[in-house]
Amino acid sequence: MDFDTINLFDFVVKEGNGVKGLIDSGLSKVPDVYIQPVHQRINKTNNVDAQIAPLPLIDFSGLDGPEHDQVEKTLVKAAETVGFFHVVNHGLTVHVIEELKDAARQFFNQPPEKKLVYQKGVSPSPLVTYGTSFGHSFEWRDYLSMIYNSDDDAYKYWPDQCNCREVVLKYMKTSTKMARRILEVLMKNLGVELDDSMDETYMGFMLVTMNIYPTSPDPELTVGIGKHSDLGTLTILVQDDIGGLSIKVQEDGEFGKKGEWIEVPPIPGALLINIGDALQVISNGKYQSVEHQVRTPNTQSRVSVPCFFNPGLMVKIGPLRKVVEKDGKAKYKECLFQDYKNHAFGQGHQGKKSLDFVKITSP
Ligand SMILES: O=C(O)CCC(=O)C(=O)O
Ligand SMILES: [Fe+2]
Repeated sequence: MDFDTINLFDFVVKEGNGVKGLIDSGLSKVPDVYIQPVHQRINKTNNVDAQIAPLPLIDFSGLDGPEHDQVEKTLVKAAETVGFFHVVNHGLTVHVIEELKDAARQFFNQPPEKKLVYQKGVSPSPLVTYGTSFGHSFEWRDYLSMIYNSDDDAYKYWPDQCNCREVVLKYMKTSTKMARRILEVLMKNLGVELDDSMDETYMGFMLVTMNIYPTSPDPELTVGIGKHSDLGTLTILVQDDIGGLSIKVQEDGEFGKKGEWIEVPPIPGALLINIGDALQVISNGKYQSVEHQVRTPNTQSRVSVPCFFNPGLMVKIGPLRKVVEKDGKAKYKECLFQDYKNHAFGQGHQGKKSLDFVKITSP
C-alpha cells in the first residue's frame, strides 16, 4: 500500500487502524510524517547504550521482614539517584502479569471497528480512550487508556472485551497497595507520615494505559515514545520481554555518566517503577523524575502496561513545608496538578522541560 497524508489520516485515525493496522497491511516504507528528526531518533549515534543497566532491584516482601531497614534504604537511594527501579515479590502473580499482556495484545488484535468505539469523542465515556499519536509527534504507538474513578465506573465504562476490565482492575488494586507502601517509605524518609487523607494528594488520579509498539519498516526512523518524564508521583510498569525502554542518567554514578542514555532490559516477573514530576516537586527535588523514551522494536511488536499514579487534578502540588524548612528554600512554586498536566500536554514530549513551569529560578 502507498499512503499519502490524507488517506493515511483516514486509515490510521478515522478508520481506527492505528499504526498497528499500517504494519498489518504490509506497509513497506515508513510514511514521511512518521520519520523522526535526527535528534529524536533512538540509536547508537544518539548515544543509547544498549548495554545492560543493572537498575536497583527491590525485594518488596523484604519491607515487612527483618531486612526492612536495608530495603527501605535501597528504595530511598533509588528514588534519590536513578529514579527507576525493579521490584520483585510485589504481590502481582505471574498469572495476572501474563493475563495483562495477553489482554493488551488481544485488544489491539481486534478489527478496527471494535477499537474505534473507544476513540476520543465517540467513546461511551471520557474515562476510556483508544488512540494513536497522529498529528502530535507521530509516535509509532497505539494505546488504550482507562482512567479509574470507582469500581462502578470501571464496570460501566471500561472495555469488557478481551478480559481488559477484569485484569486491569486486578493490576490496579495490587499496584495501588504497592504505590501506597512505596510512598510511605519515601515520605517517612522526608519526615512526613502518610495517612489516608493523603491518598488524594499522591494518587487521587489514576489511570492504566495499554501500549502497543508495532515494528516498523525502518525502526531507526520511527520512535515509540519520545523523550519525556511522567507527570505524576509514581508509575508502575508491566512490559513483555521485547525491551526498548531507555532512560537518561540523572547524575554521574554507578549507572553511567550524567546525560547518557541506557537501555533497561526487562526482568521476567519484575515490575519497573519510576518517579514522576509531581513527586520531584513535592519532595523539593529530593526524588528525581527521569527522562525516558521507547524505541521501535526490530522484529516483534512490544506491549507495555503502565499504571500512573497522579495527584488529584484539583490538588495543589508544591514542596512539603517540612522539607522546605530543612532545605532553607523552595525550589518549585505551587500549582494545581490539573494546570501542570495541561501545560505539559500542550508542550508534547520534550524531556523534563515541563518542570520549568514550576521551577523557581530567581535566587
Ligand atoms: O512502554 C514503556 O516502556 C514506557 C511507557 C511510557 O513511558 C509512558 O507511557 O509514559
Ligand atoms: Fe513514561
